[in-house]
Amino acid sequence: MRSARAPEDGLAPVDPDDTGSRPVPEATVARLAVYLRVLTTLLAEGRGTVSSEELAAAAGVNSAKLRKDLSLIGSSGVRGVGYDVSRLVAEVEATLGLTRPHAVALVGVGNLGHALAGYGGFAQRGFPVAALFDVDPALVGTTIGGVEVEHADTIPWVCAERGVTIGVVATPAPAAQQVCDHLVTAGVRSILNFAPTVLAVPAGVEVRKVDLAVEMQVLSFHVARRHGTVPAAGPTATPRQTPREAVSR
Ligand SMILES: NC(=O)c1ccc[n+]([C@@H]2O[C@H](COP(=O)([O-])OP(=O)(O)OC[C@H]3O[C@@H](n4cnc5c(N)ncnc54)[C@H](O)[C@@H]3O)[C@@H](O)[C@H]2O)c1
Repeated sequence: MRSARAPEDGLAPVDPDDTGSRPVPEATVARLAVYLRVLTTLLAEGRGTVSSEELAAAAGVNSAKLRKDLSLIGSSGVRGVGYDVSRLVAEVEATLGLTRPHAVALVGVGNLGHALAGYGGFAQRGFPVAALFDVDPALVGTTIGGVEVEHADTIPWVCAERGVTIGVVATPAPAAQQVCDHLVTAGVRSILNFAPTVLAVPAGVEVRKVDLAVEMQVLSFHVARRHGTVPAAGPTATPRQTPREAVSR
């Protein structure tokens, strides 16, 4: 087993099963998911084409970055016309591996897990919740969003039987590794971990950690930076001295 970590060069293969394909930077992958959300809305509204400027504005990026991201996946717009929305949706979906079905198993249906399990948006975007697990006898046998909560001991065969491809871990940290191991035994190769712990997984298994507190800390950093209360980052930055420090040195 090895510890989960991001690829050191920040690049992700276009298709995890196809190591020969051209790598796409992780940051681009994240933006592609945002472009897809906007494009899906445009498609539902019956739009045939979209300009790079409009798509970029709706996704919150600049249009040069958007054009570069899309050129990395081989998509190019027509000057004066823009991008064909349905073709671009298909190209982004293919890059994100969304052309094959994904079934999601969620483990730990407490406060967080219950909210996630009841959210219909995952199914709408191609990630139906196929299985729910917990160990609490008060929860096992109950139904959330039409899916019955089963005992976590059954993870290996239930997930294998339902073809689960993505596992979501929403248990307390001490239980997370064992839950992860059960998911891996069932053949799950993609794990989204909410528990505040680092999961060890074998090669070929991808773990993404979600930590809202980290996101808030990053926001806090940017706010502090805008207000000039933190020094500029970088090797040449010198810490600011308080008047007391300045005097005592
Ligand atoms: N990443 C984030 O931003 C974020 C935000 C909130 C909570 N969390 C984390 O998510 C996890 C869940 O938080 P919560 O508030 O829902 O906790 P909770 O206590 O309400 O729910 C945890 C659930 O996990 C179940 N559980 C315990 N051991 C289990 C096992 N071995 N197998 C299956 N289920 C098991 C419990 O019975 C309970 O229902 C915690 O680790 C918490 O720290 C992360």
